[in-house]
Amino acid sequence: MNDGLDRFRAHLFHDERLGFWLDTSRIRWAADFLDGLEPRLQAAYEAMAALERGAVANPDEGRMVGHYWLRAPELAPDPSIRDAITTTLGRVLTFAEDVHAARIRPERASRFRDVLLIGIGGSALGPQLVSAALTSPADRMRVWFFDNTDPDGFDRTLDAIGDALPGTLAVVISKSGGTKETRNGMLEAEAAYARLGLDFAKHAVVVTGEGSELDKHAVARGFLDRFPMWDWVGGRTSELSAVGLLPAALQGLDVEDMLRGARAMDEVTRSRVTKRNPAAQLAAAWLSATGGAGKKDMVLLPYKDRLELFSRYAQQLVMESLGKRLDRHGREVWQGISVYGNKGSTDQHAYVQQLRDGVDNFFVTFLEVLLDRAPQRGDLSVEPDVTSGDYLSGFLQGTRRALDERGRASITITLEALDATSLGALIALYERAVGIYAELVDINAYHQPGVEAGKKAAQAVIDLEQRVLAALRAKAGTSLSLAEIAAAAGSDDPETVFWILRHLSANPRRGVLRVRGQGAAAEVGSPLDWSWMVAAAP
Ligand SMILES: O=P(O)(O)OC[C@H]1O[C@](O)(CO)[C@@H](O)[C@@H]1O
Repeated sequence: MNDGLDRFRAHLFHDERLGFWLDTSRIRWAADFLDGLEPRLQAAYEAMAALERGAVANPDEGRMVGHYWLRAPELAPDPSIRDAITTTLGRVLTFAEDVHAARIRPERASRFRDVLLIGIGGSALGPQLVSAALTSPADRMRVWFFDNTDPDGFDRTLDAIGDALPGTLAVVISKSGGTKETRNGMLEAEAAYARLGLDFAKHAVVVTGEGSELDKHAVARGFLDRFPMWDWVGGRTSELSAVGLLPAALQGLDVEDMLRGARAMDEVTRSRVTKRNPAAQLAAAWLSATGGAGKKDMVLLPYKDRLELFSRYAQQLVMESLGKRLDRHGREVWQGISVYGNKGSTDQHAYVQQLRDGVDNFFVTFLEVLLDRAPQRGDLSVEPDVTSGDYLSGFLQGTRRALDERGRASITITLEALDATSLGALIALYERAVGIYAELVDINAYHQPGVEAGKKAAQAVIDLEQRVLAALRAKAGTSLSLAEIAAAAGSDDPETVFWILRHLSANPRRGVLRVRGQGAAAEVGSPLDWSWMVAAAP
């Protein structure tokens, strides 16, 4: 028992000003692990300092990595960057005030009451996390999301917005300005406004890189406003740029508090004294738990409904940053840490069974918020002198203990309260822990070469579909084999042609073409042997 207490004491970090605790006592550190790691940690601190001074920390893309400057512009290496950060923050705040005060108004409705954010990945996950975590009855606007290219998803969101669309401000966010899912979302939104006889441009702003395709579109169409995204901010670390600040300010959240929280966490996590640096301790705990080679998954369990999206947010931050084939010397390392999770205690009734009794391929991070609910809501007793919040805390502690008894590692992060300041601090903590971890395993955390392969392959499918459609149109009214269609489309990839045909047959091009595969697999051996009827669609 005392052993446990000593361990707890030795590995419990607390910062009073941040209202923040980090407990790594249940990570099952080897006795000399941290001492042995210290030289590498010192090198990581130096690398992080160089990065903050403006080193090109993302050499593959020739970019600086400046998300820390967003909350401390005075650290930016260049006056023009400092100025861009402060000017943009001012513009974001003024724009939100003008929208709230109906000085900026929609075409027909009396004022904007809703926001439709169109973005994906780093251009949506942070805003989604923040919006859900900090929403309250005091919100100035409701925020909706298009974060995919799922037509049914668009329809579902538009149905939910319903009659409020004329008073909805579309915020289109894409750093590159060329992401297809986001482009499609924007076109779908444009069409929805047009169906009501409204001009999308009078209801839209963009956050994007200057001169991007999206930026040019916004200029050409005369959007209400444009906010910048800079090449020195990565998508997954862009929550505290206009990407996250604009939607949050429109919702009515205190974005300056968010920046203050992140800034305060940065100050603490710049420490080169490992015992006083929670981001370093977190990174070291990940290294200890995963063997520095992704051998265990990171299960994120916030015991707070408002933080339910934290695992999705951290999933991109951790996996897109750390999931790398090559290290910085070009050696094959296949790095990464898998991240999943939802929320406690809900997950206790789902997969926690396996965490305790099944395969030991994970470490848990519990996230706890001490303040159960807003004090003005009272504290109902569900049993004599026992509240729902006591149960929430009890379940967290119980699961932590039950896992520990089985030798399963866990970390616990405790926030005194969940508000804009502590959420900003939490985001900053994870950003720096990822940066330090990447230094420890010697990879570039700031590029994402892997996602390009999927994007290129998707574009190749779209291009092939065009050729398939042209071939089908030329043969309307006939029945063709897969091989014939592939040959007519000039493709030596019948498998992809089959996927295209199967999708087309479920979604006929109205008034143009109907494609139907025929023949039961039992008769012809395989659906790949179907004949495809090509007919003009009704
Ligand atoms: O903001 P953008 O350029 O639309 O990119 C969205 C997301 O796509 C990615 O580039 C990956 O494909 C992410 O890194 C990024 O957050």
